Amino acid sequence: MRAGTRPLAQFSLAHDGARRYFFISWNHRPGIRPGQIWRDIMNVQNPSASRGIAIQAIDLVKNYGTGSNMVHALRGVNVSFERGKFTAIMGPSGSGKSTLMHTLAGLDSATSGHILFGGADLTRMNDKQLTLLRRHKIGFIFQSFNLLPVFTAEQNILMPLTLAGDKPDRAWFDLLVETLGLKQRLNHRPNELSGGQQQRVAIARALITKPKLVFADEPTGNLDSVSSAEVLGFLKRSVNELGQTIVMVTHDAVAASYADRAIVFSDGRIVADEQHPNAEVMNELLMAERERTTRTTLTDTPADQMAQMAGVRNVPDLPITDAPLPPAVPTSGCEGTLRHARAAARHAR
Ligand SMILES: Nc1ncnc2c1ncn2[C@@H]1O[C@H](COP(=O)(O)OP(=O)(O)OP(=O)(O)O)[C@@H](O)[C@H]1O
Repeated sequence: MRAGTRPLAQFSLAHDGARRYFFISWNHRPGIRPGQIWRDIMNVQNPSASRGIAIQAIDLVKNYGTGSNMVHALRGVNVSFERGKFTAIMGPSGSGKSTLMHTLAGLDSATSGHILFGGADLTRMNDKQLTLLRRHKIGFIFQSFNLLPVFTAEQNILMPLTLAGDKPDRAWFDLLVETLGLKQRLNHRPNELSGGQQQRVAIARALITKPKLVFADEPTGNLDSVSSAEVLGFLKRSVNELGQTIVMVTHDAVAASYADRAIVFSDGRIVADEQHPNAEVMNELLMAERERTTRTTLTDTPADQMAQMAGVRNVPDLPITDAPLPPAVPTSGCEGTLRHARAAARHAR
């Protein structure tokens, strides 16, 4: 057949007993981007397979420490993440976002509750089962990329398969590399790549095993706005065109606006759940939550601690309590700071 008469694409069907796969082999023509064939090559061909729940947390509790030092990182969280959706998790620092993600991924154990994934309860799995699950079914993308410096981009991408002793699916590898724009960078080591390129390598590494679920922990935290947009665009495409399920922790409302849904955490609980989030709404929700958290912290803080926070010197010697200040307060050298402390204590009430 002459090159000019080759069909644009050739179709084939295969099945592995459990699922049917539909392939398109693409005959390259100038002007047609390889990204256009993503959805055609993806394994999720049965539309019902892309629906349903990917992972679900039921009454999930995670405490760190014991006694008076105990931190309640997750206070009975109930949440499910839909298959084929991109979900962002936001919330003030220390609200429990990373704990939720690490517990869902089996990286950290739950204090109580259940995590249902693929028909199994993760909280009942032993270490070996959890390792296998993370190796084959869950992908991770980290803020700091976590690439191995002595290996090339290609070796880093293939690392999960190398560790598992599995052979790479070369067609899938080529497609990822092509679509993520890494073809010319495969022999470079991480220190020879830009931040955006390193994160794209990390995304390819997370997707190479075709995991059912990908967790991304602030994947754009170390990137400039242009590289961030590029990386978020790829994540969105992997959801829309590959049927991937992504759960991403982010502090950035613009990053969250790429997601189909955003949940807001505060003090170990979900306080908002937005479909089709936009940056403005998410910023407002976060501001309100930060303000509420600050107010709660201040209100719960005794006046003497407030005085300390306000910078009063020699606090133990000063009669600063929740009660009104007595008239005979030593004033020399600390009048200004005492006024400051009094105002802070009033504010706390
Ligand atoms: N290993 C640990 N030991 C003790 N406390 C911990 C541990 N890991 C997390 N915490 C505490 O649990 C709470 C939730 O932490 P987590 O890291 O989940 O918050 P986060 O919302 O992800 O915060 P950030 O946005 O700052 O990363 C915090 O009070 C934190 O100090």
